[in-house]
Amino acid sequence: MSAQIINGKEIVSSYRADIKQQVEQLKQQGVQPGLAVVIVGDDPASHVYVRNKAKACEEAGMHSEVYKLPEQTPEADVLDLISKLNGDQAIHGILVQSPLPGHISEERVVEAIAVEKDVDCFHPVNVGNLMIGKEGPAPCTPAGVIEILKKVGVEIAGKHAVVIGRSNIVGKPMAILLLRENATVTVCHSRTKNMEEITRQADILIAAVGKAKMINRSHIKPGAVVVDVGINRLDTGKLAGDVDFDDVLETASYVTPVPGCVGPMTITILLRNTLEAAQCAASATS
Ligand SMILES: NC(=O)C1=CN([C@@H]2O[C@H](COP(=O)(O)OP(=O)(O)OC[C@H]3O[C@@H](n4cnc5c(N)ncnc54)[C@H](OP(=O)(O)O)[C@@H]3O)[C@@H](O)[C@H]2O)C=CC1
Ligand SMILES: Nc1nc(=O)c2c([nH]1)NC[C@@H]1CN(c3ccc(C(=O)N[C@@H](CCC(=O)O)C(=O)O)cc3)C=[N+]21
Repeated sequence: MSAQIINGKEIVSSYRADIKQQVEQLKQQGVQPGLAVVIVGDDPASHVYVRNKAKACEEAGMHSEVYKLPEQTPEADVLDLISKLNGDQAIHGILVQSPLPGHISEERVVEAIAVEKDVDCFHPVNVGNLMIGKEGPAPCTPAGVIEILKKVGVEIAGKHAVVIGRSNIVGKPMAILLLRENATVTVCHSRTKNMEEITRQADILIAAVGKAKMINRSHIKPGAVVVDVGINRLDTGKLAGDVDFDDVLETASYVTPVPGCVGPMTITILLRNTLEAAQCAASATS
């Protein structure tokens, strides 16, 4: 058996075409969705992601603003900028790229973002709503993974899904969304013992660890669906996921490539969240 490689480009382009059409409709009502991305410091990888986000916005017909602040920017200045963006009617979504420099509190920054403009779903109110199943923005990467599974036709309900990683940005919200889809969910992390024994029970395995090619055929059962969230830059300059792609090809039933699947889908959900925030703002004023 050879795994089917999930065609992220195809999935992403059909979603983005749909988003673009909805943006066009909203513009006809006089509202152009707008996203502000704030980046502090000069981490080269973060700059690539921010550029990709701004480009995707423009391609979808949205307005985008990027605020590049120097590494030494005081926290108070970042908070002032957020406060200004909170009050700016042209902006419906605000994303502050993480990580932030050590002298700035991620918590204070995230809590300063207006709940209705939090397109990352990082604000505690939105995280709480997610937890209890109330409506709200979707966490971009985990929601992108669910969309990919659905698009490919992978059944989630009743399946054993194993998530490796428990960060607030990927692992934890991923587990919640899988639970919402009625999977039986196990979360592994750096203190998990005998991890292979657990991952080998997975019908659906989601790797979000941040360790290049750590997951190989010994971690998966034949026929498992393997989703690779990891984005790791190798010394050669190339990107690699957390999954040893070539090694699992013969064992998995489906596998997502890195680059070209979860990353671009993350940005697609960000666009969708920004569009929905703009639709909400438009219906509140009409
Ligand atoms: N495609 C996309 O859009 C995105 C991709 N990413 C990528 O996903 C990966 C994970 O990101 P993120 O969640 O932010 O990373 P974090 O570093 O915040 O979290 C990593 C998680 O992996 C766990 N872990 C570390 N080592 C092991 C191990 N040996 N065995 C089992 N678990 C382990 C950690 O456990 P513990 O909690 O015990 O420390 C932690 O929960 C990265 O490669 C990142 O670049 C991230 C965001 C978006
Ligand atoms: N507030 C905040 N929200 C985030 O959503 C957020 C963040 N901070 N900090 C960093 C992580 C990482 N992340 C990625 C998004 C897209 C790609 C992406 O498009 N990747 C391309 C390749 C890009 C490249 O060439 O480097 C791909 O996988 O095909 C990658 C990573 C969002 N994050």
